[in-house]
Amino acid sequence: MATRTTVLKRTIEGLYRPHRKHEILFQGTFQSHWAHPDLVEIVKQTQNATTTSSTMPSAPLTVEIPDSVYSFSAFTSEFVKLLTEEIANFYAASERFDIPIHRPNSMNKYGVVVNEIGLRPLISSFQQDYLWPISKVLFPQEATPKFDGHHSFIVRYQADEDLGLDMHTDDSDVTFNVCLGETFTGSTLTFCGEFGAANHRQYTHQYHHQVGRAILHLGSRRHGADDIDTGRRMNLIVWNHNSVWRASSQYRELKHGMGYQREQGLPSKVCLSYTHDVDYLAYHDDLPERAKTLQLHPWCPPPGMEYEGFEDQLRAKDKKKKTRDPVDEL
Ligand SMILES: O=C(O)CCC(=O)C(=O)O
Ligand SMILES: [Fe+2]
Repeated sequence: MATRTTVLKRTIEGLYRPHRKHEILFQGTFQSHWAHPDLVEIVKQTQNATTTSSTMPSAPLTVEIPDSVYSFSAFTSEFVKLLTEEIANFYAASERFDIPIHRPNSMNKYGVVVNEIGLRPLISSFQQDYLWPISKVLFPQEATPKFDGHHSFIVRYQADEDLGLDMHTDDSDVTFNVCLGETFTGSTLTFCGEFGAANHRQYTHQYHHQVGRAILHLGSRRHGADDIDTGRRMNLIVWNHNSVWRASSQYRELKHGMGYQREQGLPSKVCLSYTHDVDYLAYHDDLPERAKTLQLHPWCPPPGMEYEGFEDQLRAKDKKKKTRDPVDEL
């Protein structure tokens, strides 16, 4: 029978254990001096807050857009340095000692699931002491009574790897996304509407990442990472989960499309998803190269929820295609 040690060794965490760089990150406590003073102040404000807007945390919390995407300075440069060094060390160890890397999701080929390398307790500590107190005030429905799980991972973009991320929603109740570096241009994050709302595919905001600064938003918010122009960007993402909310009938109804609203009008071009949207090619000449090998199952907008003029858009596209095809073949 396998002993605990041999089982551990076979996990990514076990394989990486002998090669760790900063043991302090693996002790399970997010130390208070790693939190940016602005974050400490926001958490303090939430302790007296109720869920009415007059008692919501104010500065140094920034409301990025009127409807619920918030940003704030999250980590000190000391913590950013510790974490980025650990991640770089893991990538190097993975290559040198053949430690497998599980990618965070099907859309990201170069990230790493930090929970699997032994950092789950650290993130849980940060979640309980910082993310939950803020989220329960900003997003009471999704964060009450508590967060009891998370999927936490690194995303990475650079010229010869993933350039960006298609428009999507997260399998998360509340998403925390903090930039860890490095130097880059482009790579903004574009926000559109809430899943199932009439404005689901209407542009609302473009966020510019800054190292150490985070955003907090509902997982059900449509967003996508715009292509990076130069350099490399690395972010830590925490998908916070609340099992009580997920077991509720309200959550299930939302997930199953009950209350899904008819789209209010033509979608914003920047909000279209090549993975999810049936009308993507009505607005773009082609799929991006990276999407051409994917098995896509577009579903949006669902039948009956299309905006006025949807069929005309698809027909106009088909007509354009017919006149263009012979030229393409030259
Ligand atoms: O690159 C980013 O800032 C966002 C990544 C993201 O939305 C995701 O991984 O779900
Ligand atoms: Fe996301």
